[in-house]
Amino acid sequence: MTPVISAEKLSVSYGDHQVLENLSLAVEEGGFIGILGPNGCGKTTFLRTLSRILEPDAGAVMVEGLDVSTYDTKALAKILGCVRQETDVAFGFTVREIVLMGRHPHIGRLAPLSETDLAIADEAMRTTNTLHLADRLVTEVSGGERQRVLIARTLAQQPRILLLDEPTSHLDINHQLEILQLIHSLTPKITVVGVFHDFNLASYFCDRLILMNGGKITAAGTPAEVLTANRIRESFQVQMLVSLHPLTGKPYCVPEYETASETAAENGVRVHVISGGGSGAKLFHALASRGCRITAGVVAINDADFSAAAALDVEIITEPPFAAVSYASAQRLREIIHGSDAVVVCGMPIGQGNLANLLVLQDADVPIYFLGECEDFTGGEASALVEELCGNGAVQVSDTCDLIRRLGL
Ligand SMILES: Nc1ncnc2c1ncn2[C@@H]1O[C@H](COP(=O)(O)OP(=O)(O)OP(=O)(O)O)[C@@H](O)[C@H]1O
Repeated sequence: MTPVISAEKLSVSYGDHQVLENLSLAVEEGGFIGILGPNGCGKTTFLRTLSRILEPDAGAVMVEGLDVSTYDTKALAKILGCVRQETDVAFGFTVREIVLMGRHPHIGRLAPLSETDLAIADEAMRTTNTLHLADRLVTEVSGGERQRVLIARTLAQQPRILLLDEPTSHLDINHQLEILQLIHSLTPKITVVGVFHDFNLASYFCDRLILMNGGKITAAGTPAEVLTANRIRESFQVQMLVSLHPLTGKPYCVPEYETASETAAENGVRVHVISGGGSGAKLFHALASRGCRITAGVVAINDADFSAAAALDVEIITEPPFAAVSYASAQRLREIIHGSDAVVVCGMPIGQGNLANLLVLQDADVPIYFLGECEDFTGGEASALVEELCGNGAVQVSDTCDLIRRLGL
């Protein structure tokens, strides 16, 4: 298939400062391509070169099979629409006038606007939720509203290729989703290339992603191929947790957030944490940032608390998913608890899954804390054991701060 827009060995500079170097990309018709990359890596420069605002030092941009430099301005504007990063509009035009400017490529120089032009502009305002602003001065609407107006202007242009430079940077989350949903719905009738800073929006809406760094493309492919923790770390120097979104199956990324654990001075306090399903994550961070020596488990190796503890280099006693606690793990738990200053069991009520861990605590000679908001026992063996342990001096604590205080940290 012939690409609808392509960059062929593009090199672009501002004066002596070379920004893009030998960059090639072919975009197939109907796709939604997202460009990601750290600040200053050349994303905007690339988009501006694709839309002919900048002229390359070397290489070419091809639009629908022709060199972009050969198009006359109106012909190109009928094919290619661009929503730029800057949302400043110099003069006091009304929102409707701004959106109608998108019709210019379609009308003669002195020809009046037709009913069709007005209807197309109204439709563009309706779809971007700006019709109610039509008679307001564009200088007197909010940054987010102006961004939607500029998207409406480009939609009124009815391009076949849409280039978007951070199209939702000024929008609240509701409008971000609304606008991206709208742009997505335009594909595959039109082809979209957009610069994103939000990995998760790019992952959800784009078919393919391009990762740029230092004026080059360093990765290209599906969101799952491009958004890996290693690639993100290499490009952005940030450690991300990349998982599959539970509802969409697409990759989503959250920063791992550094705790002060790496720099915290060791305080000599050894705390063992028994938890599961994410109930221990907040405590791991609180203890690590105070310099405690933490151990954890027994926990299944696919458990959220396993990942949380592993990220902090905590020693974890593990079992395979759904496996019973083995004799060896129970023994190790006994040894660790014996050398600990305190044991914290997270998450109330304690489920049956932690029964084996609780049984080990029965003969432990160490302060035991049950951490959790809910103090109800739900019945069953685990609850009976919790009650028994509390009868023998274990303490229930409702929140992490309170626990930290009680541990003297
Ligand atoms: N008009 C200009 N004149 C000179 N240098 C420029 C100009 N515009 C951008 N640059 C430089 O070119 C490089 C790439 O800038 P560009 O705006 O393309 O990056 P970007 O990846 O879009 O960044 P951001 O994520 O911050 O928007 C940067 O070093 C920037 O300082």
